Amino acid sequence: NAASDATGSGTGVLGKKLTFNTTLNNGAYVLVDQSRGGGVETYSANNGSSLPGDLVSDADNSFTDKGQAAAVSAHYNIEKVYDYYKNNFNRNSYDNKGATLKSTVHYGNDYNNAFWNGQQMVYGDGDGRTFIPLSGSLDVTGHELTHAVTEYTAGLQYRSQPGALNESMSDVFGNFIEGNHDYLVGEDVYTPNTPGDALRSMSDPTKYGQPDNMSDYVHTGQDNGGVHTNSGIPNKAAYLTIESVGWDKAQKIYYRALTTYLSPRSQFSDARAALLQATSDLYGQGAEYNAVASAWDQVGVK
Ligand SMILES: CC(C)[C@H](Cc1cn(Cc2ccc(C(=O)O)cc2)nn1)C(=O)N[C@@H](CCCCN)C(=O)O
Ligand SMILES: [Zn+2]
Repeated sequence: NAASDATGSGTGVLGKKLTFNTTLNNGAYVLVDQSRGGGVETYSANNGSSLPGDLVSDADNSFTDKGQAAAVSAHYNIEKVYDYYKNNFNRNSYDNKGATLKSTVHYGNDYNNAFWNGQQMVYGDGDGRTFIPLSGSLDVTGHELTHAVTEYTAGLQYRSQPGALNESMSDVFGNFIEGNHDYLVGEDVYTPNTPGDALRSMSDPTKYGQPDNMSDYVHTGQDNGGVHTNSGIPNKAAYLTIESVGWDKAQKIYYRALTTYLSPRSQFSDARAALLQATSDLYGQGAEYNAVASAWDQVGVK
């Protein structure tokens, strides 16, 4: 906790007044939270594509300009994502060694996406029709940071079945972090003129064109072997598991499987085994164990 820690406030993407940690630096307040691990730092690419861009700053520590909303949401949401992993699993950032959490907003022009580039999180502003600034969604920021956690733990390769598991872990923990049990991905920032829709649904993947059973696995060369499509299968299994064993036990089972049993080339069947092993470790081979087995049976993965 550096001495220069300050408490800033501002307006987020969804119009909420948020407070967060800032740092006084050369007479201006910057979006640097030195209280969490190696820090949470939020930058702007100023609609360019060079990263990380410039630290977002404000003279009076009140980040209320419209142009600051994406940064305010990113900074605030990543503080919450850091706290989720620290408070629930005592994990200190994605590497468990206090790596600095860097986010860049205002990436590109009307950029309808968000991603983890191996070093940092990057958020587009959206075009205002398909997306509003994507850092406004806690499940999206949780999704992106979980890619980093996966990289430093299971290391699931980003293609075919391991890649779909990688994607699913990001959707699953994005939902745990958001905590509203809607099993949706990106709903807060997707199509502002169409309430209630989302990019993906874990409870009904088929609603947005994803398979929810191994019998419908999509073999394609697109998107690294359909990682954002075939993630519907493990996502559905996660939904069924959470509904059976409950939110708290499911979180512990998934975290233990991700950090202890999954590995770079794990296939869906290996994920079933990893989750069963994690369940057995934590809760024995009773109701929870049978629920996990049943979930994967229902999506056609033995
Ligand atoms: C997290 C989530 C909100 C985000 C959503 C997303 C956005 N897009 C592009 C996109 C653009 C337009 C539409 C449309 O309906 O018109 C839909 C999707 N595809 N996926 C997403 O899933 N991003 C990928 C980005 C991957 C980049 C390649 N590594 C990821 O983090 O896995
Ligand atoms: Zn992803």
